[in-house]
Amino acid sequence: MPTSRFQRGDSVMGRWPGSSLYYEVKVLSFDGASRQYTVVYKDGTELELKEQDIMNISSFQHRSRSRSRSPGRRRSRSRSPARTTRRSSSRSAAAEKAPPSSREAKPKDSGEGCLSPPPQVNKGNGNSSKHEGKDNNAESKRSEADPDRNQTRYNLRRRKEDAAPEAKSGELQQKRSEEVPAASVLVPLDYGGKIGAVFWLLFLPVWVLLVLLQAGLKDPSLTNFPPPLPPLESLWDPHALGLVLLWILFQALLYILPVGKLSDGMPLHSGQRLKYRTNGFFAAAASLAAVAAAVYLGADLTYIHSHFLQLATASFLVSVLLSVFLYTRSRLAAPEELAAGGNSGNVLYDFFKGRELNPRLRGFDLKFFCEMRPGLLGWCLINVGLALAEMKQQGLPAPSCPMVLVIVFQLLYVLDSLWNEEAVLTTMDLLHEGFGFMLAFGDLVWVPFTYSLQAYYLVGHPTSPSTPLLAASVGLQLVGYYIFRKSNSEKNRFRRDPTDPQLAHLKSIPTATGRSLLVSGWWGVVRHPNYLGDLLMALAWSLPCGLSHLLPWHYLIYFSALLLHRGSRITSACMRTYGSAWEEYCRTVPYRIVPGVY
Ligand SMILES: NC(=O)c1ccc[n+]([C@@H]2O[C@H](COP(=O)([O-])OP(=O)(O)OC[C@H]3O[C@@H](n4cnc5c(N)ncnc54)[C@H](OP(=O)(O)O)[C@@H]3O)[C@@H](O)[C@H]2O)c1
Ligand SMILES: CC(C)CCC[C@@H](C)[C@H]1CC[C@H]2C3=C(CC[C@]12C)[C@@]1(C)CC[C@H](O)C(C)(C)[C@@H]1CC3
Repeated sequence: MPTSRFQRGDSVMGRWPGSSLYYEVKVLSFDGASRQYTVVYKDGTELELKEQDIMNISSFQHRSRSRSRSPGRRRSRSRSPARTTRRSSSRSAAAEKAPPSSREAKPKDSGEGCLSPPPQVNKGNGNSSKHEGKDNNAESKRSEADPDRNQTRYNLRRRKEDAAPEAKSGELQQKRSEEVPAASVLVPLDYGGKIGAVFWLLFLPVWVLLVLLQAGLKDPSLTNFPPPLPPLESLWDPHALGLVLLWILFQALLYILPVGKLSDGMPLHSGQRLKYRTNGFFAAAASLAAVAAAVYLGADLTYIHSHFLQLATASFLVSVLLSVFLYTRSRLAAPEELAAGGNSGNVLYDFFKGRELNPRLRGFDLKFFCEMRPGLLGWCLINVGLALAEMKQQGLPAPSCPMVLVIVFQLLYVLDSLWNEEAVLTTMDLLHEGFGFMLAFGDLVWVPFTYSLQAYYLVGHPTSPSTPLLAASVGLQLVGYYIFRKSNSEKNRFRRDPTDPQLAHLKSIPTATGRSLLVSGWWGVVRHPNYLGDLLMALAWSLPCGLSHLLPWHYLIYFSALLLHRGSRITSACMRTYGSAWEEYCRTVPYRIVPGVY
């Protein structure tokens, strides 16, 4: 190999085709004409790589630190991702259970085997496969018949002695769980970076205050924005804080009760699977009983309306204290416990975005609890209080028709989340997001106090929507809910058990991580079918409030922006993780949310 940078036998880092992940490989030969190296992975997989996909090991070593503190989180050298690529059929459970994506990895603390180099972050393209919207099951079957077929997609050659039979998949899975370290992918800063984080930290609380004050105006037209600010001390009410704390503690008590199912989370990059108590529906029923008992004993739920700002302020204080606690404890966490992108080194950015992936107090999962319980159930309780306030304020014998529609639709949404609580364990926040101010504030303040804006608006602004408008609202809610539930459940089921017979009709694309991507069914219509359903429901919640003001449309506007942003974050993250397989998915399913439009 006269003109090659590396010699036969050299240990180097080779980029996995189509991704930004680098694995340690040994050089076998160099072809000067094509300028390609033939390299071998530690597990014996041989692969031809372009010269530019080979890097010196020393460029990685400055980031190869590990200070694991628990054996379950230890790292060691990786095998090649081809371990799972061999599993050409997307129906392979073992492959599907392979360690989760590189997005859970952290910069600066990578293990030795699978890394992302400093200069090439997010350039996961390269060898994109030729597959374009073909029948993947057929493809998978052909691959099984001809083992080289799938491999040639990635230009793979496997040593005969290493071709472990599929029957060993359980053993293989176990080994992978123990041995594969997280990939270290440098995640670009999000939300406008460091300046953006400062902006959001200040803007979000102020925005909630302004919007709530605006909703309390007799005429909440845009021309009256911003509303006059009340004296700051009027926002503080220790009684309101006591009630907020009582509610959160009551929810925490319900969460820890040994009632209901213990569900498995998705495998962490250590291979470990956390357990989650998914007794959300029980918590909803117990909360209903407790609130009914309180009302029976004389509690006046219209207090929620008359002290809306004070309750929101108290929740805000709790969310700030919680965020400070989360940030402080994350400083003591092992690097393995941090979320990708949660360790930028900038205090404010990390405080905002959240550092630790799964902060737990003993078995109590703070992120899961906050996302699913006090805020969501608090939102329903607030809605009930607002419906009673509407009756009181407008002298009605029963809540108005728009109010009934809004609170029934939203109650259905929340109860559905709690009934299907396990499905939340395969969503982006649970899988990849650190728990910091953004989620703490989002869960405890933003969700209960801005998602109830339609009901809050209706208390002081009676509307009489036409029957067709109300009918459209009901139709949108039903269609939206159907799409939302079916698509979320389909993905959750597939991620949990890709061999599930109920999914046998679905096609999927295998990826180098071992997990596959659904490419038919709901996930073959658009790339975010669950967002489509969610957005239709959001529309249904605003329509009954009429078109006179923007306020009841606040949720739809914010939510559209949030989902567009989330969609693009998922795209970049999946591009980093799945590389050419994701590109293939995007080619096969070109539309993101609305078929034929976007
Ligand atoms: N009401 C609200 O305020 C609100 C706010 C945000 C979200 N939501 C709702 O929450 C739900 C979850 O949303 P999310 O943002 O977490 O997104 P999601 O679509 O549930 O999760 C995204 C993840 O799904 C996996 N995935 C993507 N495409 C796939 C495919 N074709 N086959 C298999 N797996 C695939 C990927 O993870 P892996 O490959 O790593 O498994 C991806 O990172 C949605 O219904 C959304 O509408 C509601
Ligand atoms: C502007 C910021 C404060 C944004 C904060 C974002 C959070 C409010 C959301 C991020 C993920 C969201 C989410 C739900 C609620 C809102 C978020 C926490 C969710 C619990 C709503 C019910 C759904 O059925 C769901 C369980 C799928 C959903 C999960 C994601």
